[in-house]
Amino acid sequence: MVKAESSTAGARNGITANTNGAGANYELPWVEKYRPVYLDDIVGNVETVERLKIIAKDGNMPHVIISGMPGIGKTTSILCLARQLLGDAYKEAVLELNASDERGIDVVRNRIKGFAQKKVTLPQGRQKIVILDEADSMTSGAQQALRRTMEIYSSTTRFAFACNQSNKIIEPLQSRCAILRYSRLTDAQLVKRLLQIIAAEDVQHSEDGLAALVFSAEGDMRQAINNLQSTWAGFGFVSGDNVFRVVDSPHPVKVQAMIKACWEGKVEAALESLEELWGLGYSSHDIISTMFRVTKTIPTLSEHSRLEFIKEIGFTHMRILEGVQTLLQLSGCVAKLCKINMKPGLFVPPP
Ligand SMILES: Nc1ncnc2c1ncn2[C@@H]1O[C@H](COP(=O)(O)OP(=O)(O)OP(=O)(O)O)[C@@H](O)[C@H]1O
Repeated sequence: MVKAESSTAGARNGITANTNGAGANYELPWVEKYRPVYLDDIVGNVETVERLKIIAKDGNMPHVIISGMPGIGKTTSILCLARQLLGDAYKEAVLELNASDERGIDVVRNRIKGFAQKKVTLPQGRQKIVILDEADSMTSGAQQALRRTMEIYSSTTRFAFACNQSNKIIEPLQSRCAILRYSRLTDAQLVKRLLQIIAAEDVQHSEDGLAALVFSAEGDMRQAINNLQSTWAGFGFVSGDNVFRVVDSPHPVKVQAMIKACWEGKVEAALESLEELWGLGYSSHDIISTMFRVTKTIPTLSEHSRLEFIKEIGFTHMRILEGVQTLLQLSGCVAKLCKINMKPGLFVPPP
C-alpha cells in the first residue's frame, strides 16, 4: 500500500490503539491512535457497516462510494474493509490517493492504470483496491478518465470512493458503484467511543465535560476525539468550561439563559446576555448556530415556542449568511423571540 500503517494491538478496554511504529514518547493524535482497525470497531451506521462486513466475508467487493459528512468513519471503513479482504497482501494491493495527492487526468492515466495492470499475489478470489478519498474534489475530467479504467480492469481491481457529497461524483461513476450513505453519529455513539478512549488514556473528566464534547462535535467523531485530546492536553481536566474554551464557541449555558429570558419575555435580560456574548468576541455565526442547537434541546420550552423560535433563528441565520453580521441583527432576532410569548393584548395601545 502507498501509505503504510502498521498497527500494534494494545487492546485496553476493548479499544485498539495503533502506534504506527512510533516510539513510546511520540504522542500520536488520538484520532490516528484510535482509528479502528477492524470493521467491528467502527461505531454507528450499523446497517451499512454490516453490509461491509458481509463483503469482507464473501470477498466479492463491488465498486463502492461511501458518502457522508466529515469525521464519521468513511475512510476508516474502507481501510478496514481493505485490510480484512486482503490480509497480508494489503500493503501491495492497495493504492490510496487523497486530496493531498495529485489526482488529475495524468494520475488516472499513469498511476491508477499502472497500478491496475500491476501483478500482485492476492488471496483467492480477491482483487486489488484503489481508494480515492475526498473523491468529490477530483476534477470531472479525471473522473471521466476513470470510467473505462474501472471497467477494463474490474476483474483485478476494485474502486472505493469516499466523499462528502455523492452528487459531486459524475453520474457514470455513480452508476458503476454501490452507493453507501453514512449518517452523522448519535450522541450515544459518540459517548461510547469517547468513554473507551477516556478509559484507555486515563483522562480525568466530568459528566458536563463529556456532554460538552458531544454538543460541540455535532455528530463528528473526529472533532469529538480531537477536542477531547486538546482539552486534556491544555487543561489536564475535561470539564464543560474547559471544552468550550478549547473549541472557542459560546457556552451553551449562557445561550440557554438568553433563550430562557426570551421565552419569559424579559427583553432587557436577554439583550444583556447577548451583549455579553458579543463582548466576548464570538461571531454572529457562532452565536446564532449555538442558539439553534440550544433551542433544539432545551427541555423547558413548549413545542409551539420551540418551533417558533427555530423559525426566527433560521431567518436570522439566513440574513447572517447573506452578509448582515451585526449585533443589531442578532438583537432584532432576540426581540422577535421575546415577542413570541408575549400576550397580544400588551401591544394594543390603551384606549
Ligand atoms: N464511526 C467511527 N467509529 C470510530 N472511530 C471513528 C468513527 N468515525 C470517525 N472515527 C475517528 O475519526 C477519525 C477520522 O475518521 P475518518 O477519516 O474515517 O473520517 P471520514 O468520514 O473519512 O472524514 P472525511 O470526510 O473528512 O475524510 C478516525 O481516525 C477515527 O479515530
